[in-house]
Amino acid sequence: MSVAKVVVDVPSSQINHTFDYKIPEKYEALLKVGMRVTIPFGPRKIMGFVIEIVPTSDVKRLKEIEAIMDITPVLTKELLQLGKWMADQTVSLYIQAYQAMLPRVLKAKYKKEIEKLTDIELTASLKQMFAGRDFITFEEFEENKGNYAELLHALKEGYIQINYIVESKETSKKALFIDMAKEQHLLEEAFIDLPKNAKKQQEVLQYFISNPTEIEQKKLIEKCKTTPHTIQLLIEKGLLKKTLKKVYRDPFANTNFQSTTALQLSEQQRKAIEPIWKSIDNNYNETFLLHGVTGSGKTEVYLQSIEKVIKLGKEAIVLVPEIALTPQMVKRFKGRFGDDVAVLHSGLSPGERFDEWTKIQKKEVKVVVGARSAIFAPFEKLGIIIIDEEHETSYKQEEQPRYHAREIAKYRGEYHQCPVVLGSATPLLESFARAKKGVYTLLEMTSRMNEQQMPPVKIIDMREELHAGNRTMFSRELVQAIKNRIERNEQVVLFLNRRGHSTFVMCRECGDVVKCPSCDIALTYHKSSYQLKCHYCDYQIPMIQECKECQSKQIQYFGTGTQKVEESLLEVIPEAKIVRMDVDTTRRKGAHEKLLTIFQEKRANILLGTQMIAKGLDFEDVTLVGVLAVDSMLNLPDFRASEKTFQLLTQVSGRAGRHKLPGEVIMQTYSTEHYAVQLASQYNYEQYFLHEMQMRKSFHYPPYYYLTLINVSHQDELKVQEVTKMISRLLLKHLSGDATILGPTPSPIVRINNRYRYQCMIKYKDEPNQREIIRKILQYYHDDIQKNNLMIQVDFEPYQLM
Ligand SMILES: Nc1ncnc2c1ncn2[C@@H]1O[C@H](COP(=O)(O)OP(=O)(O)OP(=O)(O)O)[C@@H](O)[C@H]1O
Ligand SMILES: [Zn+2]
Ligand SMILES: [Zn+2]
Repeated sequence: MSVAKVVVDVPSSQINHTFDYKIPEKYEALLKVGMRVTIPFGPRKIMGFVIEIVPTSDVKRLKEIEAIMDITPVLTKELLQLGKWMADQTVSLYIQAYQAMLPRVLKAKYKKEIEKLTDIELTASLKQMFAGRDFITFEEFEENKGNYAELLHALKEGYIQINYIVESKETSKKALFIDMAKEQHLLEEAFIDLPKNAKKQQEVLQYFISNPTEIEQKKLIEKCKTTPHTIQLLIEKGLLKKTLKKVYRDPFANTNFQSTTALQLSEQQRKAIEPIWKSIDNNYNETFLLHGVTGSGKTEVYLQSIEKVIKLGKEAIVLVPEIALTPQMVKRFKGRFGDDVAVLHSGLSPGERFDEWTKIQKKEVKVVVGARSAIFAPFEKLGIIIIDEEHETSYKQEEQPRYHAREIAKYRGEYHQCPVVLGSATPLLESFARAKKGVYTLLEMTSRMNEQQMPPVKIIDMREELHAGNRTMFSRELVQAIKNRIERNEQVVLFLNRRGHSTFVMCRECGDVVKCPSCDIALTYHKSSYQLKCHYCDYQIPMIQECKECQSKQIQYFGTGTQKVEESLLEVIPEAKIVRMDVDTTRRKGAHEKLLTIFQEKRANILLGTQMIAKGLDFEDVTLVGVLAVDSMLNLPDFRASEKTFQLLTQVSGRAGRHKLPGEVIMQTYSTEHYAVQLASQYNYEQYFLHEMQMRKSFHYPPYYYLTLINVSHQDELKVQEVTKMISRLLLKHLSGDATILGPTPSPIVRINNRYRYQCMIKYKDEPNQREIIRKILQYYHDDIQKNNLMIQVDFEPYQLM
């Protein structure tokens, strides 16, 4: 007898362990760890992951596994082990951890199909099963009582393969296709018979005469600059016909990836890459921090590191922030490694994602380029893991399991004994501190590839603009600079911070922002109670009427959308052609790419956008970058506000003057003297690092202290307050005396979807028992969570403090 230990798909902390199931004899040879099975659980049949196979069980009356869902494991041994570790680290359930590692469609229904790859070697019974066909469904195999051992053998030998067919709604899109209804020479005859003035119909017909194949109606309209009406007329004449067909979308189908070869490395690139090569060659796990200014050629270092890995027969994972995963970025990898590259990002439909994932699982590719979850790519011979823009907060998952891709990368790097490369022009403070301490190996690239200076930055004081009578959001200098660029046929990038969820108040006369005396965090304006509140501790004061520094009554709260900026800009510069990129204009699939193409082809001279345009873009004629309101980043209620501002300013500035033309940057702010603004304008990362570390030290923030954020929510505000208070009390009682508990306090967004939100935060240096205590607290509230809609979220080392 064999017994499978199974993690079952029940989201409850009381079920968070494995259950034993007997493996039916027919599955004995086939079932492997890492496969999913269906099992009876209480009255239901549910899904589970097989974690371990053992000879016996202590359980008296074992139930049997009902069916297997996979024929090849979906999780490798490494990933099974990693999932367990990840669940423990993030205080999540095992089932959540495993599901987070797999493409979403694997949760949905799909069909398994067996494909015959050769005729000769198959056993008689398998041959009979196929009965001359190339494909049979797995169900058919099961129904006809196929022999699993034979199947497995054929699979191992490569005589057959298993295909997973996903038919979710999202994957199948229908499109109208137009084709000829008659033979070519008949169309030619019809062409002559068309009335002389039917020019449009002639054009369409002419198209088919020279291209006698079916074409999507949309494309036909584009190609012939025609209308559906014209096509309809030809259909009515019986010359053309239309059909509705299913198409699978490939986001890069129309992109031609020109192949590239390795560039001659510059001196500084060579210096940076050699230690990485050494670590690859020696099979040695080491974490590198590649600190290279924007445009210094980090990507080429990545590419040539990967090249080495591939030569050794190994595989590579490259993580890129979601918003930087543009066709431009993909092109650089596909251009170098062609079909060896799989791309994983949320812009793909679930079906496409699954296809890319399958390529990795089947080892048909050697490189995966993707956003956060690509870190779980089921490679088994990893040779390098690269995280580009390592400071980006999107590498942290903001739902259970709240993992950070960097930590997963380190785990896998150690497992495979391969290097992990973290790259950035503005490394996260924690990372640079680790590099300074020698935990990471620091690699530096300090100059740009084009040997140009970084573009000079001018800081414009918006208080002076106001005093000079300019009440618009554009300084006179910026307007002039934009006009110059338009005249010279050069291009401009205008950056506006994504509108924060909360609003801070600022004096427009002197720029003073009201802050919490003990947290150094901007207070948030609460409209309903007319108060200013600190979202770390519970400090609060009534909304101010006048500035305490200069007594001015010009008090404003901040937050302007990009659409409003676009309108105002057109009032000031009517000749501007603006491409606006924000959440609204890029919601539709492919919109992102389309807008960038417009800008690329110089059909617009200004690219106006939010965070989305700060990264990775590389346009030859961009010579001016303008940052509209530095202050809205600087004053988010987040202890990282200054760091994030510095990073963003550096990133955006890096978009100018990347090629031959020199660039210039203009930053508008009310806080001209703030160190993040000043030092970003000088591109002085090192100095910024030292200054910020001082601040963190005095206010007890990371990396000197760690944080854990606990967020409680429920429809009943009283209940939320009571639970949060209780949790704070329990933590205080059980944690060591060195830990501080901040709160309870309302969260920055107090109510979402009619649920009230309160939080408390642990600040600590070393609390080895923390996770255990928190697990117990969650256990204590188990019934409330299961039956009463209470939510308790725990975030270790949080990045989002909203
Ligand atoms: N060895 C090289 N020889 C010639 N050109 C190079 C070399 N390395 C990089 N480049 C070119 O220099 C430019 C900047 O490089 P790249 O975009 O890789 O920099 P980066 O450090 O990744 O920048 P960012 O952080 O701003 O994205 C690119 O156009 C790239 O093709
Ligand atoms: Zn003032
Ligand atoms: Zn405070």
